[in-house]
Amino acid sequence: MPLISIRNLSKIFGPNPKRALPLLAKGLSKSEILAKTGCTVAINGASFDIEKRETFVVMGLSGSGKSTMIRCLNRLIEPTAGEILFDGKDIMQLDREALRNLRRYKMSMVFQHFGLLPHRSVLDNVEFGLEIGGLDKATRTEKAMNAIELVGLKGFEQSRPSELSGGMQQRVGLARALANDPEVLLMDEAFSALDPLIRTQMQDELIDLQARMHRTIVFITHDLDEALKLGDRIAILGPEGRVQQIGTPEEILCDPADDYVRAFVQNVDRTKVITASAIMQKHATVTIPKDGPGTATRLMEKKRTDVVFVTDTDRKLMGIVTIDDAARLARRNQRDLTPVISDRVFTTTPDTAISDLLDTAVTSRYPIAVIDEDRVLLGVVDHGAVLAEVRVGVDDEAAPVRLSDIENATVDPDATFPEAGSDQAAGAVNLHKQTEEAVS
Ligand SMILES: Nc1ncnc2c1ncn2[C@@H]1O[C@H](COP(=O)(O)OP(=O)(O)OP(=O)(O)O)[C@@H](O)[C@H]1O
Repeated sequence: MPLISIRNLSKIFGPNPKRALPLLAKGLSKSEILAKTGCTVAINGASFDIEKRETFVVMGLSGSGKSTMIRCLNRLIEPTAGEILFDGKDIMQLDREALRNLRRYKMSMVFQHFGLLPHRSVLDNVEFGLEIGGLDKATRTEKAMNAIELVGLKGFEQSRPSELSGGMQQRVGLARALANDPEVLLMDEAFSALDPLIRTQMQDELIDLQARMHRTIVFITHDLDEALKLGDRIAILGPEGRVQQIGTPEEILCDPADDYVRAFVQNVDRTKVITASAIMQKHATVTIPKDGPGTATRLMEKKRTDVVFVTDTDRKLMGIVTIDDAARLARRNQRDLTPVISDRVFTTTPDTAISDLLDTAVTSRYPIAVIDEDRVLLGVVDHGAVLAEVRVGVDDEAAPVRLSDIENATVDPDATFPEAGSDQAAGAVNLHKQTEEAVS
């Protein structure tokens, strides 16, 4: 079950907003409804789910309804129509007390302009919510100190907000939200007021923090790069208050739902966002040593591959065997693959961006094994697939791959590719030529 489900949510500001609902249903535009009723449509019939432990980004330009959306989730703004289920319960039905508890213990908000109390110390600011919640001093100090440590502010607990940089002040905001141990963090343009460098640093730290704390985060931003970097999934709000598309960063970049989203993403360098896991073949060719060389050659014939990844029975990657090695062993009728397993395997993690794989993929003859921290084989990235992704960018004028991405890709023109004359080989040579032309 999703943690939060939003069904047909609409918010209309102005006099007698319910009057505008039928017009919305008829498909009238925001400006038509404003002219007829004096009401402003902020959200128009949004429906989506937010899963536990995901970072869900709501992205849109100014006025698209992002702030309204995030404030509807905890009813700081009352929706005009629709349902919001939290853990299966309709929050529209909560009484004041239950709503207060929801805001205090289930969903904490981090604001763009930090919202700190200037005359209180960092510690007192972080303790503030706990104090209102009626916790005793010792417990709230302990919880606050844990949160302060989590966001890397240990040693600053007695400082005043004005003595801290913007990035540090927002850490205080984050610590204050985390001190309540909430299930959901609502982050409203939380990094938008920070300098670009600090902003990038805070994004990285949020990713790190989330890897450790596994909260559900709803993050609002007008910045597409920030959305692509932080979001497990992204909802894009359009100018009419409608959700234009919901998807992973890859889905939004590679398969925009409409012209609005397409225009939005056209200048993004996809190779920086699409990761190895998105293009790997999950059912990689695999054998285990005791199966012998016969198995390897048969697999190679069947799958038309010239390399086999060797794993143990737990799918832990041990090495690779090439078709030549396997054939030699088969001729000698040797059953044990161990002597020819090469550990010169190119490996990568699933979240490596394709642009970072390019060099290895183009210069190496072998596919790249995608492994997790325990060297468990997750799949295989074929260099043809990497090149195909890059070519999409090269061929598509709307989304050029930046030269800096391919400059370093050294291509050996004499390299032999698995199927000479195939798309893969042509791709490599094209890329080589383009690189040369571009450099000269
Ligand atoms: N209290 C209000 N009264 C009337 N109209 C409002 C109110 N709050 C928001 N709106 C209107 O609702 C629409 C959505 O506003 P909202 O602030 O949610 O957008 P946003 O995407 O968060 O924009 P920004 O990034 O500029 O904050 C806008 O047209 C805005 O003018």
